[in-house]
Amino acid sequence: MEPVIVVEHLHKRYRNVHAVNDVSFSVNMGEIYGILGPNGAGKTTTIEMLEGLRKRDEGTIRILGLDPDTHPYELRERIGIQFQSTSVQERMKVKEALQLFSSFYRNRREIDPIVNALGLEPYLDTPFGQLSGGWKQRVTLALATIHDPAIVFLDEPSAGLDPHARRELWELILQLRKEGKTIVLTTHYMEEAERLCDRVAMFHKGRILAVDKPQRLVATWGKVRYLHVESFEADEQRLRMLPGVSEVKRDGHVYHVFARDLQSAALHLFRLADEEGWIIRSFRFETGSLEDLFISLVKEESA
Ligand SMILES: Nc1ncnc2c1ncn2[C@@H]1O[C@H](COP(=O)(O)OP(=O)(O)OP(=O)(O)O)[C@@H](O)[C@H]1O
Repeated sequence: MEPVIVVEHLHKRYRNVHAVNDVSFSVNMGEIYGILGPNGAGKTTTIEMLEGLRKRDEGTIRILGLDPDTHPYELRERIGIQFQSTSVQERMKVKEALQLFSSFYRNRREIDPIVNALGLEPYLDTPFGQLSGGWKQRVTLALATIHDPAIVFLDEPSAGLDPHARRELWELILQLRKEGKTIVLTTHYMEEAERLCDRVAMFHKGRILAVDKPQRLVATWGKVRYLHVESFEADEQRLRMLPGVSEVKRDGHVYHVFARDLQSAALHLFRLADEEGWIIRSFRFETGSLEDLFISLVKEESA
């Protein structure tokens, strides 16, 4: 696959903070690439260097083959940046904001298709400041994509949104990918990364700990592995005594059975349930979430 973003040995220091420390990665055309990490990990600094908004100290960046520091004007036409909602004037009507932003670009498009795609029609005459958080995010997404850019950068796109608005925003981001755009987003919501991203780079203290597809990261690095078992009849002590079981956690009639060899533990568990007449109401193999993995990677790095 063709990379549209290539970053090599990127560094950025602020006084005594090494905010971005030897970061290298590439993003392929048409993918949703997540930059994931806790507060202060260096996500915003990295994305803003890619956007050409901050100067790097060292390293190379190529966006569609161009260096954002030396070709800012060419790149401005081809990338879209979702700015924080505070960057739009409160009293400006949605239609006015769309018209204004559209006038910044050579590739001026009609605003109607984007209004339809994002369902903004009922709010065109509403002042930006009167919109809810979810609608403000829709408008800033429209402003970022009004010139039909090839690459869209989203910094914490769903911060502060309620779960419903967040899910709606995810659908819109997936729609952008369907249209063939490449999307780079920062997030500290693991669920967002799992649902949206084709690949994620896990940032911690200015470095990348791992890069891969979310599911593959969990499968390769995940340490949290247990059987999820739901049964009214099951007995915690008997579960603990099954061969190979290292730990059992109980929450009501739900048990998490930890074992190195989950398949063998499952076999013993079903035999025991059959002998004892326990009814298993639900059962699944749990290999942990991206969040579990992230916590364990951070612990490992600190150690
Ligand atoms: N302009 C600046 N001057 C000094 N230090 C800065 C500046 N911007 C960021 N930093 C520091 O650099 C480090 C990385 O910050 P950055 O904002 O890139 O992280 P982040 O992962 O985006 O975190 P958040 O999710 O909190 O925005 C932090 O320690 C931060 O305090």
